[in-house]
Amino acid sequence: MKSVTVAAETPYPVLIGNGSLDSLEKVLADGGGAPKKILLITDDTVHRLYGEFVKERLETISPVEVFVVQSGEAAKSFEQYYAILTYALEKGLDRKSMVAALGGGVVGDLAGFAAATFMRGIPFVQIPTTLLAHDSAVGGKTAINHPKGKNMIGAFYQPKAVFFEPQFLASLPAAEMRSGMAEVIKHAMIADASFLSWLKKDLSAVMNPNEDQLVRMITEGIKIKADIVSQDEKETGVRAYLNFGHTLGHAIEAALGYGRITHGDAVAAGMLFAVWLSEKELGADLSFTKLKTWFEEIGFPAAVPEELTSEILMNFMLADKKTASGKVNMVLLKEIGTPVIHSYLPERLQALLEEFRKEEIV
Ligand SMILES: NC(=O)c1ccc[n+]([C@@H]2O[C@H](COP(=O)([O-])OP(=O)(O)OC[C@H]3O[C@@H](n4cnc5c(N)ncnc54)[C@H](O)[C@@H]3O)[C@@H](O)[C@H]2O)c1
Ligand SMILES: O=C(O)C(=O)C[C@@H](O)[C@H](O)[C@H](O)COP(=O)(O)O
Ligand SMILES: [Zn+2]
Repeated sequence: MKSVTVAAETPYPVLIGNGSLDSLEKVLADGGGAPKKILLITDDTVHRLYGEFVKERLETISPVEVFVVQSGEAAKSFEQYYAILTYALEKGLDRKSMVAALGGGVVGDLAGFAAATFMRGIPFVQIPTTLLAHDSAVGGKTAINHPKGKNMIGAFYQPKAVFFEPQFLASLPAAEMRSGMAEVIKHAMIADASFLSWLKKDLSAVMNPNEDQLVRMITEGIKIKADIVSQDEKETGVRAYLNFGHTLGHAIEAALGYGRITHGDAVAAGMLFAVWLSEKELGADLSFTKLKTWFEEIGFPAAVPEELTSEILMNFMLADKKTASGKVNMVLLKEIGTPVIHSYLPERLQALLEEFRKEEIV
């Protein structure tokens, strides 16, 4: 079993390994005892696969109520959020109760936001089931989407603990594995050149990792994220680096309609744009062309979706949470492991996006 501590205002453990859930009772005892009731929130796919297994474990601690959302990004909505709160009230959850999020980033973000706001905040734990959730389950960003932008309604609200069972990833479809790989690559690119070299060394490890390789990716990624969150829990500074690739990525997701592209595929396109900008604007040497070829081999979409105009994308980028004083703040790289923030007037960024997209199709 591996363990990483997130040194947030109230520190908490991230346990990685099959059987991590067996520590639930001890972790809860250390944090003040068993809850009166547990609300297990999951999606229909994960419920079918692992719902009973996890419910049985939780029931050894406290009575469990289950709320199942439809799988997919559309569940990060005000309607689902409200339905969870109604259900929690109907089932008699109170301040001594706890939420358990079982699923990928969608369930984690939604359940976390419900926990953050139910009776002004009740404890929650994350039980991630996607590779991507090595990122989303850690760090306490919880949110739902708005048609005008990704994660626009939310709260910083840390879980009490994260229990990562790599065995759950065995059933993950290839496209979802690839989506999570984008965040693994993001963590390597912003913080650790040797981790990135290891990822690049063996395409089969990235395309079809075995359990040891997966545990290494998850653990390294979580260590990088935990270190950054520990320095800047509420994103007043360095935490913004975790947004590498997201300014354009989120714009693509929102402009296409939530769920039309995976988060990771959209972020991969955003990272390529950020790397291209880093070379052009900062003179960084990041081997853009080789990186693009590697991304294509992995299966990330080769280009920004053609049907979206740069103007539409620019309008969504302008709504990004990092925007300040009318300037869009992009995370660029001086070199691998050295992110910086670079500010753009919208007209200039739109022109650069146009140029990038023209080069993409040559
Ligand atoms: N809070 C954060 O810091 C943070 C970080 C990164 C991403 N996110 C958010 O996370 C979301 C994306 O998360 P995701 O990629 O996990 O998507 P997801 O939660 O939608 O899961 C992807 C798909 O895989 C299915 N699935 C989940 N686990 C499975 C398993 N073990 N076996 C088979 N199928 C399984 C789900 O039902 C779903 O259809 C986005 O909304 C993104 O904005 C948040
Ligand atoms: O934890 C963070 O900080 C991140 O930026 C991680 C991202 O991978 C994640 O997608 C996050 O939800 C984006 O945050 P947002 O503030 O841009 O909505
Ligand atoms: Zn992300």
